[in-house]
Order: sequence, then structure tokens, then C-alpha cells
Amino acid sequence: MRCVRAPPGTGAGHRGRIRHRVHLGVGVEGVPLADFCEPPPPGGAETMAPQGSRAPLEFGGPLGAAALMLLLPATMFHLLLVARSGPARLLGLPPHLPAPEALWSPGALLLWLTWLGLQAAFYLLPAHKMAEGQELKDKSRLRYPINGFQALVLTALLVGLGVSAGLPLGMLTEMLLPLAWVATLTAFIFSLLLYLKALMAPASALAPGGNSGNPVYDFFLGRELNPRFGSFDCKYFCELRPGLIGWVLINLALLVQEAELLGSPSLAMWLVNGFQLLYVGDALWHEEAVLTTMDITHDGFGFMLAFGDLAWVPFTYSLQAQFLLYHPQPLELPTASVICLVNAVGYYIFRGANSQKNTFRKNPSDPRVAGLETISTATGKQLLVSGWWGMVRHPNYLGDLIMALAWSLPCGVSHLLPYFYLLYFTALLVHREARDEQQCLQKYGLAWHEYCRRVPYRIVPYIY
Ligand SMILES: NC(=O)C1=CN([C@@H]2O[C@H](COP(=O)(O)OP(=O)(O)OC[C@H]3O[C@@H](n4cnc5c(N)ncnc54)[C@H](OP(=O)(O)O)[C@@H]3O)[C@@H](O)[C@H]2O)C=CC1
Ligand SMILES: CC(C)CCC[C@@H](C)[C@H]1CC=C2C3=C(CC[C@@]21C)[C@@]1(C)CC[C@H](O)C(C)(C)[C@@H]1CC3
Repeated sequence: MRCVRAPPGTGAGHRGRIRHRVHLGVGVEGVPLADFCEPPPPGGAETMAPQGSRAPLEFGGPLGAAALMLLLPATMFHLLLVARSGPARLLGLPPHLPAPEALWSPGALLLWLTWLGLQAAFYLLPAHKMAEGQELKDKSRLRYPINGFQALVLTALLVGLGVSAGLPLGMLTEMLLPLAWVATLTAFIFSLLLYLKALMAPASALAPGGNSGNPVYDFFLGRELNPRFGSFDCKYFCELRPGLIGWVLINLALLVQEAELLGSPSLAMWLVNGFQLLYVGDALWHEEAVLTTMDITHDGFGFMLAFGDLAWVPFTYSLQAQFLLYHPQPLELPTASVICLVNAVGYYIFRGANSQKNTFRKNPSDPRVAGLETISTATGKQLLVSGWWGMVRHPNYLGDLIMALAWSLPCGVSHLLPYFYLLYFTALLVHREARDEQQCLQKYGLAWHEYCRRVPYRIVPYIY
């Protein structure tokens, strides 16, 4: 194993020194360190968090957060409405705005609350394993139940039983608008409760980002890192259960409805359902890996994640299947085979990269990763510079994007609407990658600089 050691004093816990060195130091290979360190935010002190915290504001600060809180739900409803409209134009106006009674239904509220309750009950069932999260500011580690896949299987059994007893699953497709509405309301109310709960939390429990002192910004980003009621972890629960499992359930309902309308589900609908079920099943099978994502380790739990997890994921990520129900697309077997290949390549890269990093983070001496080249950092952690992580700095994003393409292709090329996910996801991952780079630069200083030199491309080799 070949290692390059970065000079000491450049890693986590030395943030102030790194910033100071920006003006003084020269990085490795004679490149000024300033080129690689976080530039001062535009507007200087106004855009920095007050109260001594140096976390720069993200997402355009309070104005950006306020705009996103309006724009995201509006986009979600726009997509739900245009998917069922004849022209299905992503950029056009929906044919009509829904009447209030199309949005509000006590039945939808009851169904939604039952769904959340059911998933919470599955979460509380005994787990085959309890995993430890990353070390927190106070040096403690939280414990998390690993029973997400079990929740998926139990949900499938329950739905299977219901359908064989005559439950009209296809009817769910008629309730998407009111369900999306109650999910959005729940996200707002839940985020408000979390914001208030955080007022009583100790400083060590707060997230690095969402504590600027501006209520709009903090409400959006989330103040507390891991809000819990007893052992029930709200963010971990929401990230993987009601939204992700809800997404595949909505897809299934759309498939059933299509079968009722056309006699059998279309090949395109099968592919979209199969690909996305694989993605969700994979996420729950590898549930423990979510504990190292920036959502869990860095971001607070506020409106962004509450809305993202509970409303955005199930109602927007099922867009391709929604589109197909109202706009059936012919798909020949040879084309379907090529699309399956594209999804398989994406999944291979996504899973390979994520598993390689997780294995390495758990145990760098594991024989599967022990032969890989690494860079040592002043924090004691190492960075992989060969294998998947030597190809680009975010190979997992590349695989995810290839899969996103495969999910849209069964919908044909006559409409832009089913490609919304690919467009949104590209923007999300480019922004996320930039956020992660900033965090890694703060954690690893010169070692990260060296990694960027050795692996110059971010997501797509030779392109970006
Ligand atoms: N479908 C969706 O809507 C979304 C899906 N995703 C997917 O979620 C998954 C997780 O993404 P995300 O949490 O953003 O980030 P990553 O899983 O890419 O994790 C980034 C972290 O990995 C570590 N790391 C970076 N480079 C190296 C290296 N060379 N060697 C070892 N460790 C390294 C660093 O943390 P440290 O060093 O501290 O371990 C860094 O902060 C991805 O597959 C992504 O595609 C993400 C967002 C949305
Ligand atoms: C709507 C806003 C602009 C942003 C909301 C973002 C969220 C929807 C996503 C943030 C990170 C996510 C992850 C997954 C789903 C989407 C959100 C919540 C993930 C659970 C999907 C499945 C993957 O295998 C994963 C790696 C477990 C993902 C983790 C991040």
C-alpha cells in the first residue's frame, strides 16, 4: 500500500489554522493553498452565520431557503398535474389548477397517518442488528436499528394480503394529489415541531449548518442534528422508510391501475417498477451505509429533509410511472434489453463505489480493500486513491446518474417530462458534490488537495 502523508495540522480540529494559512501557506507541489481553500463568501460577514459560528450559509441564505420552501412544493404539484394532462409539458402550465376539494380529503389524511404509524411500528420491531453512527461532537455514538429491509418485506406481505382480500390498490393513483398535500402539510408541521424542540437541545446536539440565528434559514436547514424521541431517531426513520417504501408502493399502484386499464402492465411500466424497486431494496438492504451520508452526519433535520423524505421522494420520484399510466409508450424487447444494460452498468458502479468506501471506512484492513492505494490525512483517516475512488471523486454519483437515465428511457423520447428526475438529480448531485468538497477540504486540508490533484475529475471522467 502506497501512502502520501499530508503535513500535520491540516485536518479536522485545525480549521482556524487552515484558514489562517490560506494567506501564508504554499500547498504541496508548489500550488498556493488559497487555490484550494474555501473562498470568503460573497458579502463577507452578512452571509456568515452569526454568534461566532463560522459556517457559511448555503442554499442562497434565508432568501434562497424561503424561495425553495415555496418552489419545491409548487414544483411537486406542477409535476403531479402535468403528468396526468394530455400534453404532459414539463415547461408548460398545467391545464387547470385543482379545486380545493381535489387537494383535501379526510380519507387521504387518515391513509397517510396510518402509513406513517405502520412504518413507525415496523421501525420499533426488534432488529437483527444495532449499528453505531459516526462519533458526535460530545464523543458519543448513537445506535440505530437495522431493520429497514424487514420493514419493506413486511409492507409487501401486508399489501399482498390486502390485495388478495380485494383491496383496490389501483385506487391509490386517484389519491396522489390529496396525499401529496397532506404529506406537505405534515412536513411543515413536523419541521416546526423540530425547530421548537431544538430550542431546548444542548449546543452539542446542534448541526453545524442550521444554527445561523435566522429562523427561516434554520427552519429550512434544520437545527438539531439527530432529533430523537427516546430511541426513535426522526431523521434516520424518515430518510429510508415512509418515503422510499411509499415511492415503490405508488409505483406498484400505478402498475396495477395500468393493468386494469390496458389488460396487462406495459413493458415500460415493468422496467420502471423493477429498476426503482431494485434501487429502494438496495438502499434498505445496505441501510447501515446511510449513517455515513452527509444527511445523517452533517445536515440538521429541518424542512429540506422532512419535505424531501416525506413528500418529494414518493410523489416526484414516481413521476416516470405516473407519466406512463397516462401516456403509454410502446417498447420493443431489443430496446428494453439495452435499457436494462444501462441500468445494470449504473447499478454496478453505484454499488461498487458505495460498498468499497463503506468497507474501507469500517475496516481499512479488509482484504477486499487492503490492496488499494491511499492517502493519509492528519485526522488519522485515509482517502482511497485507486479503485472506484481513483476514477473520479464521486463514482457513486456517476452510477446513480446512469441509473436515473435508465429510469427515464422506457418513457421514450417524445416528452421531456419523464426526464425531469435526471435533470433535477444532476443539479442536486453537482450541488451536493460542491458541498461535500467544502466539507472534505475543512476535514482533510492538504490531503484533500493532494487527492484532487491525483483524481482531478469530480463525477464524469475527462468531462467534469
Ligand atoms: N436518489 C437520491 O435522491 C440521492 C441519492 N444519493 C446517493 O447517496 C449516496 C451517498 O451520497 P453522499 O452522502 O452525498 O456522499 P458519499 O457517499 O459520496 O460520501 C462522501 C464522503 O465520502 C468520504 N470520501 C470521499 N472521498 C473519499 C475517498 N477517496 N476515500 C474514502 N472516503 C472518501 C468523505 O467522508 P469521510 O472521509 O468523512 O468518510 C466524504 O464526505 C450516493 O450514492 C448518492 O448518489 C444522494 C443524494 C440524493
Ligand atoms: C427536495 C430538496 C431539493 C432536496 C431533498 C433531497 C432529498 C430528497 C435527498 C437527500 C439525500 C437523499 C438520499 C436518498 C433519497 C433522497 C434524499 C433523501 C437515498 C435514501 C436514496 C437511496 C440511496 O441508496 C441512498 C444512498 C440510501 C440515498 C441517501 C441520500
